[in-house]
Amino acid sequence: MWNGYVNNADRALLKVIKYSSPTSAGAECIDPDCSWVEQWVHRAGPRKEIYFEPEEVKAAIVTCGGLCPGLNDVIRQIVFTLETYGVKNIVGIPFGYRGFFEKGLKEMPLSRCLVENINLNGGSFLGVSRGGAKTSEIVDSIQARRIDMLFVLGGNGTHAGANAIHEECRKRKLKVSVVAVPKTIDNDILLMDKTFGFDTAVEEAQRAINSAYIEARSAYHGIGLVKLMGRSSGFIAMHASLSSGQVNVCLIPEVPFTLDGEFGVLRHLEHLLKTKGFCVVCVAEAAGQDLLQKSGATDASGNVIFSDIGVHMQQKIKMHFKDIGVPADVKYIDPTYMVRACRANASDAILCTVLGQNAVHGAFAGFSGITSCICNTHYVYLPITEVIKAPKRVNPNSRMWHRCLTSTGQPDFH
Ligand SMILES: Nc1ncnc2c1ncn2[C@@H]1O[C@H](COP(=O)(O)OP(=O)(O)OP(=O)(O)O)[C@@H](O)[C@H]1O
Ligand SMILES: O=P(O)(O)OC[C@H]1O[C@](O)(CO)[C@@H](O)[C@@H]1O
Ligand SMILES: [Mg+2]
Repeated sequence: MWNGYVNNADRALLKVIKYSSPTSAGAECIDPDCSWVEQWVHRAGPRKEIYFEPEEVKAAIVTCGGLCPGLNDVIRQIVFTLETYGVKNIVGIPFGYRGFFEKGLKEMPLSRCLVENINLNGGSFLGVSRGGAKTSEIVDSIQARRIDMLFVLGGNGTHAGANAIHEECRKRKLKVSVVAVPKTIDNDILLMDKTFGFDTAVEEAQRAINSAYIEARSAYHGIGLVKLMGRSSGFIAMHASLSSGQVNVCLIPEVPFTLDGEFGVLRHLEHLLKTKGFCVVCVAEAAGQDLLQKSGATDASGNVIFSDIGVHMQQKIKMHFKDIGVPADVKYIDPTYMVRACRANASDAILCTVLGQNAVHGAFAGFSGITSCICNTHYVYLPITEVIKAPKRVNPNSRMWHRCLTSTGQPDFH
């Protein structure tokens, strides 16, 4: 009876831990009594019955937001899978949502032959952009181009855009399937195990930490300082600190800290120089923003541009040790774009392959307004509306953050 297809009624369980009490580490309770409510989500994969006639389909792919390792892997797998279904008309929309309305930007015909090797490089074969998304204009363009399936690769902003496009298509009664694939090195999208690109970013970030460690270790009273990305969450900083094992202080936006005073970071650095002779600090870009003057600036998508905590800390550390008359050799590393522009590592490449293939299966199954992701190690489709409710952040009560604290040995900084 086995036929290899996923049944439309197949489900994966969304929450797999039953917390006995709201005081359990990382507890997320569905109600104040922490009672167990099962929640099931659609399993991803190919269906026996498909909603579109492949020969008649025009499919488009667009990549939005910042760069992320694995974008090319996903584009490539979407094209491969579409061709396997028999789709002949596949196009890439250049430079994010901008490609839908900016005059002079032409859609790019895509084929297996053209995208065969794009995974060997980082970046996006189609180009990316921020800002400028006008839903009605984008849907006008989708209508004019007669697109039936739109695959949108991006982070939370892109997902909000994809959902708006999906809603507008429904309003106009267009039979367009809008399927997203969550991309972001920040890993800040709700409900999923991880977004593609995150693993690779952590691996690259670890190299920067290792360099900081070597510099600090080799200097007299060396202090290595590394600033890592993460718009509103400290996942990269926490995971890179954990994986490297070379970080003595990890600072993330979810956990406030002070620099000065008896319990401040600077006093702890003094202690580390005294006891170890050197130390390594890893700070997430959104950490400690309350210590800085707000830049007030936003990027083209309306995202807040942070004040530079890395440069601020570098200056504060130098000044502090000068003031107390203790020599300190501060080496600051900001590997920002090096972390994002690299090619996907092996684990991300596999994740991208599965998510890209499942995105196409989801569109053929007739879904729209969904995202293709991994949840509790199972591949599923989630409604976009559920994953964009808020950015995912590190839970300071989670076991993972406490593991990080155990590993660094840092105290509370207040
Ligand atoms: N609420 C929204 N509704 C419609 N479109 C949006 C919304 N938020 C962002 N967008 C559009 O989505 C695109 C990408 O958004 P953004 O620059 O925030 O990146 P992102 O998808 O969050 O990825 P990254 O992780 O790189 O920040 C932009 O073109 C932006 O205009
Ligand atoms: O490409 P830009 O606009 O410099 O974006 C930087 C932001 O993009 C990300 O890399 C991904 O959201 C963030 O970590 C960072 O704050
Ligand atoms: Mg974003």
